[in-house]
Amino acid sequence: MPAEEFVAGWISGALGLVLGHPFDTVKLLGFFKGMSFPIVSIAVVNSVLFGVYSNALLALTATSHQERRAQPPSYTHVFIAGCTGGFLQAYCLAPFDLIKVRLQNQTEPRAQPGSPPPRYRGPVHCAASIFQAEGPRGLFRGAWALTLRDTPTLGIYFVTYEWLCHQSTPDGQNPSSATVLVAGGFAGITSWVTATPLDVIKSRMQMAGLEQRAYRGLLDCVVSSVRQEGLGVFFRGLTINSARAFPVNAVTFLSYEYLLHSWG
Ligand SMILES: CN(C)C(=N)NCCC[C@H](N)C(=O)O
Repeated sequence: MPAEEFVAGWISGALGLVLGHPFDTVKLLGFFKGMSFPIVSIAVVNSVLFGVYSNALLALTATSHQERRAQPPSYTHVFIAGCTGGFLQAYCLAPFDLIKVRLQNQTEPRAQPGSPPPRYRGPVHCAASIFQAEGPRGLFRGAWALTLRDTPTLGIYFVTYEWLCHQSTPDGQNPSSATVLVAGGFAGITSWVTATPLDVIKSRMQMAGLEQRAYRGLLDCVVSSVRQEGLGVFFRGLTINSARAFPVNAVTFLSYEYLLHSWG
């Protein structure tokens, strides 16, 4: 199994998250301000996504990353490989994402004197507390919603990227850096626009353990959210998700392509 795609995915994920971090902290005002936790989590998850995607395409089309410009895979193969990467990354992401959502949703204690101390002191304390209170399965709360969110949307992500590169690149040539930036940025936006409804549901399910609010499952969460707040609930965070997605994914794809090209 070629490993360079995993390494390139790790580095490009780390670069993307540096750009995305200010958006992440604004998105849910709160406690989650450091960089070390996202570096180990998002970058590792991006490594799984790009590594699995590229190796799934290799299995489906028998072409390596370098051969794919001359022999482009079909969009069906790109979609299947993207969904495979999305499915596996969702499972790796689940505990990290849960910790992130829990930390981000804590009210800022230092802002209001006299208010109670935060429930979680940081990522490790948060993981240990969830483990103690809810058991190992507690760390995978919302994993189903995450899998449903990421499997099709990462298929869409890679299809959008490949399609946009193909539209503006002569056959057999590598896309220019400008094309990669624009295609990567729009791939990010398309994937987040389609992912936002399930992103909302996933975050609610992840918070349920903390807020003592019980959902009987994903469908129950969807139905009770719509009943209480209307259909608009599915579009919460759409603007910030999209604004974040363009620069993050433009840089992620540019650095990924650049690294694989230079390792050649
Ligand atoms: C759930 N969705 C839509 C995605 N994971 N899309 C791929 C983008 C990955 C990138 N690290 C980012 O955070 O934008």
